[in-house]
Amino acid sequence: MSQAHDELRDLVRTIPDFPNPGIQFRDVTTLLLDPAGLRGTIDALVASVDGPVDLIAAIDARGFAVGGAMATAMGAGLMLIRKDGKLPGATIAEDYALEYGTDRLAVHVDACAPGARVLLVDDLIATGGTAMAAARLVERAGGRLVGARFVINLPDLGGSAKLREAGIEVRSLLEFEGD
Ligand SMILES: O=P(O)(O)OC[C@H]1O[C@H](OP(=O)(O)OP(=O)(O)O)[C@H](O)[C@@H]1O
Ligand SMILES: Nc1ncnc2[nH]cnc12
Repeated sequence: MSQAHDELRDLVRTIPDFPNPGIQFRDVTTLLLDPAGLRGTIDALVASVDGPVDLIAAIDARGFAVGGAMATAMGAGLMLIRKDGKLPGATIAEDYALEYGTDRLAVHVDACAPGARVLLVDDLIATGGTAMAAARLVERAGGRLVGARFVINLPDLGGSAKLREAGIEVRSLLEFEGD
């Protein structure tokens, strides 16, 4: 791996036993705090996208920071996939399980023009429960999912493999094994 890659990886802080015992929490906030780290992360993720994208679908909450910056850099729009109960208009929702609990995501029913090319973005993929629920919402809203991008992948938790099995093109910048 390149020095730049190792420098980005070193900016992610690991906090053991958060939010539950046994979880190694990979904290992206320390990477976002670093100006060169933030710029390097967004530039590398944008460079990993090949085809045209109309909308970035960013996942509440840490995904908003990464997805918003990518959308601006790519000249795409930004679709906010929110935790349920936060959006003011008519919504569709999906329940899901993640590494440390369960939750419900929602999106406005009219968030997306039919057939719009949508790239899913989040800070991290672990079990993939969150990303699979978000992918279902994009498709139910009428979008065409063209791929998914994550800053951090925890491959041992199987989420990236699950997305690939579902036919989604997945790339991530940094991997942490042994979780
Ligand atoms: O692949 P999974 O096992 O589903 O886990 C990944 C999700 O977990 C984290 O979000 P969290 O729900 O903690 O919300 P937050 O961004 O609001 O902190 C992370 O930002 C991903 O969205
Ligand atoms: N280990 C982990 N670290 C940070 N965010 C997460 N979301 C799910 N699992 C996580």
